[in-house]
Amino acid sequence: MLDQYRALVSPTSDVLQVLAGPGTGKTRVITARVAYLLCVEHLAPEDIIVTTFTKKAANEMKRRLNEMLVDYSPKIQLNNLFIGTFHSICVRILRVFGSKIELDSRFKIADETDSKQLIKRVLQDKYSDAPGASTTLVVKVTDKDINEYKYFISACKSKALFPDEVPLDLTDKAFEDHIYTYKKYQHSLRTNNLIDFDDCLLLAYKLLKKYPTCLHDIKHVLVDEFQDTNLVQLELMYLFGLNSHNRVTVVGDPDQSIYGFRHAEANNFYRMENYYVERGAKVMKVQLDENYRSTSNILSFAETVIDSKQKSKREPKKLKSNTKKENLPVYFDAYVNNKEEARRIAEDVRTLDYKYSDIAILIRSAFLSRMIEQELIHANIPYIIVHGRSFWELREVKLMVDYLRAIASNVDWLGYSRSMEFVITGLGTKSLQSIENDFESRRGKGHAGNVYKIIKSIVKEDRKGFSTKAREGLRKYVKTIHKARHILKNESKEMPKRLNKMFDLVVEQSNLIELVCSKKSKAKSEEEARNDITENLNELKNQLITFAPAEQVLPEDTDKESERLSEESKDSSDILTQFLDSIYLYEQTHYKQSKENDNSEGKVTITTIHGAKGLEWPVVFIPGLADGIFPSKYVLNEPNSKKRNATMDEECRCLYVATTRAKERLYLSYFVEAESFWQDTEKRTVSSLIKGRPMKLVEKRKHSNYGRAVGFASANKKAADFEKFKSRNARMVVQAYKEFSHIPTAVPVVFTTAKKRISRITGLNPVTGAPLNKKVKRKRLGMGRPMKPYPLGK
Ligand SMILES: Nc1ncnc2c1ncn2[C@@H]1O[C@H](COP(=O)(O)OP(=O)(O)OP(=O)(O)O)[C@@H](O)[C@H]1O
Repeated sequence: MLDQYRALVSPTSDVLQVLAGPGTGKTRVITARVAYLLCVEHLAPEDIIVTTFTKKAANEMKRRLNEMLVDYSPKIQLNNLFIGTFHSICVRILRVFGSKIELDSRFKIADETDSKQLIKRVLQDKYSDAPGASTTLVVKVTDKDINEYKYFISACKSKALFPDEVPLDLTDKAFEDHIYTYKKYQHSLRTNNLIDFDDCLLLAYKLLKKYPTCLHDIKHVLVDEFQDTNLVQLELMYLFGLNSHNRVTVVGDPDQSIYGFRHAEANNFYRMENYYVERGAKVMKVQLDENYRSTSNILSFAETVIDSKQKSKREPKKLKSNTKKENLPVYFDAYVNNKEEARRIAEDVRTLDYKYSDIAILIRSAFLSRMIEQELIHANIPYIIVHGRSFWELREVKLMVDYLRAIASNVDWLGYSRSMEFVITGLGTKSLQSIENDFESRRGKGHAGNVYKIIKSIVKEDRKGFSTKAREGLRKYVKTIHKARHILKNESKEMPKRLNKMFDLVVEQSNLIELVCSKKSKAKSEEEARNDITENLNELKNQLITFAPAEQVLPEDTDKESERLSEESKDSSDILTQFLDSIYLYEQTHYKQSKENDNSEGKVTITTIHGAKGLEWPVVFIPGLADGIFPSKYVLNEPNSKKRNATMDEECRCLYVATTRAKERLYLSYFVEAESFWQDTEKRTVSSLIKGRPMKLVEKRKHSNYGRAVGFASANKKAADFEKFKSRNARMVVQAYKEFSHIPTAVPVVFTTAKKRISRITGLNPVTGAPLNKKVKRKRLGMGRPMKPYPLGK
């Protein structure tokens, strides 16, 4: 507590680094520090920049500040606080000052699909222009190529490097080729008036480096989750703080750095210290070592994992637990398969004396949720599942978003082309190409290409080269856009009503549900598919209608030209544009709820570990702790040992983050075989992240009513135990088979599994009793390809 207080009141003229472990109150300190700056140092809210890792964290901080300052007089306008993710803050800066670096303030943010489409185009042009390339054959660009170039470009941008600034190794031709692609990609973004996710930071960096006075009023900069900043974010932090004479506060924990795949650099703590010391600033460091969240058993387990498994150098931390809760052991279970694991978790959730909302299941990868969801539904337990971006990847959602982009802009060629291609029958590649050529040529003459006008003129002039069907489709398409815009402008109605009406109109006029339905997988019935699509579109509509636009204002700009531009850009900051920006800017998380009605018990949370950052629950389950899952097989199979070590360290930190979310009870588990994962018959071993020393700190649970759980005393004994389990299990299965064999079709799944198991153990055909032939035996023993379940009742 004393250390927290020291951090809170440390002189604001110094640079302050709060470097502390999980649950030590970093978020609490940074929030209180903002309140301190407002109430004691009397800074105005608009003089402070606060960066958080997610939009949710920004909202939570605002909520806590509101609570803290509720009785403070005179009332502080917290809406004016300049708070958000680095990306959202940079976009706001670019919208106002972007023209200084020749950026059209009406730019749109390119999403993943846009970026990939543009890179693909650049690569196609490059391959077909290459000497000796065929003039007739269309060059195939693979997803692997696109991803490789995309990764390279993103890596350069995260280091604040424009194409001309990437250090060129002349001996490496392949590298030159990457830089060339980067340059062309930037050009094509610009010609489409797009900036990609990384550009939000890179362009703001370019702007502020050249015109640092844009933020002349900023008097203090605070950065939360500093361990997950990359180099360009570090540079931005320096630039944000330039006019305030480096009044900067950062909080973070290097052990919780889990965004290396997005080029985050935990070393930024040291870089920042050197930077400020070189400039004569005083760097004040405060360590917090009292943990207010977890019991000491949980903390020792987490510390042992990271200390014994992480290869890179680290200062050992000794966190003291400050909770009065019973110090229960950390539990560990091993199961024969993921179904048993999920079933046991559901059983525990049901019987534990906690509200459902006190419980979280943290998974390393989203695919692990399927079995767990199934078992929770089976046990009638309400849950909420936090999906990352997967909702936004759904075909109907992407298409509707493309349509909304066309409504919001006249120049967004990618939004127009994708939505037209899908909804207009008879509009072939040639017709689309002709519209694009028109768009390109008009832009070439110095005007902004206007897709909307082009389509209107095609319809009006009955332009040749378009079939009657295509022209009719185009007519309907522009009419829908026109009507949708008209509805949005109707000021006599409230905005949510306008958005609702506009959304319904587009869905109806475009026939979107039927079109997507006709292209859905045949695995679902037509009715099921239609219901799913309707539900997803309703969810999107709900997100749009309830969207709250950012309220914070930019620090006042005295530059006359910028004032004028700011006025002009008001047009582009309408609600639809802001909503579309927000989809790409924030980790827009979509929450899927189970169908049950909510009650006072709340809902169990299922989330990925990355989605659990900064959160806490009394009870935490971490399933799937097996090699190949956590750590993933990509990490284990990485051939480059340096890269492998770095990614293994990141997996280790991931587990550290996951375990330290638990306040009172922590349950770890793994399974040997995966049921229902593709054709996966691999036998898994316990995760190397917990093998050895950390295992000594866990307690095996007794499974009196769970015959099928594998109770391993220690990781070393697991192989022998598994064999024992198999024969015990086989006996049970044989018994079950004998008892129920007269009703085979009633429970086909059980019997298919039973038959497989019996023949695996005995080497005999369970129906005829004859020895299995060599080929079948190999399959049963898991040596060949996985067997198909064979027909029952024979
Ligand atoms: N001084 C304090 N007294 C009582 N409880 C505290 C104190 N400081 C923090 N807490 C509580 O401890 C928990 C963790 O605090 P907080 O989320 O601020 O930690 P953190 O360091 O940001 O954690 P992490 O890095 O793991 O996200 C919260 O429930 C918070 O309310």
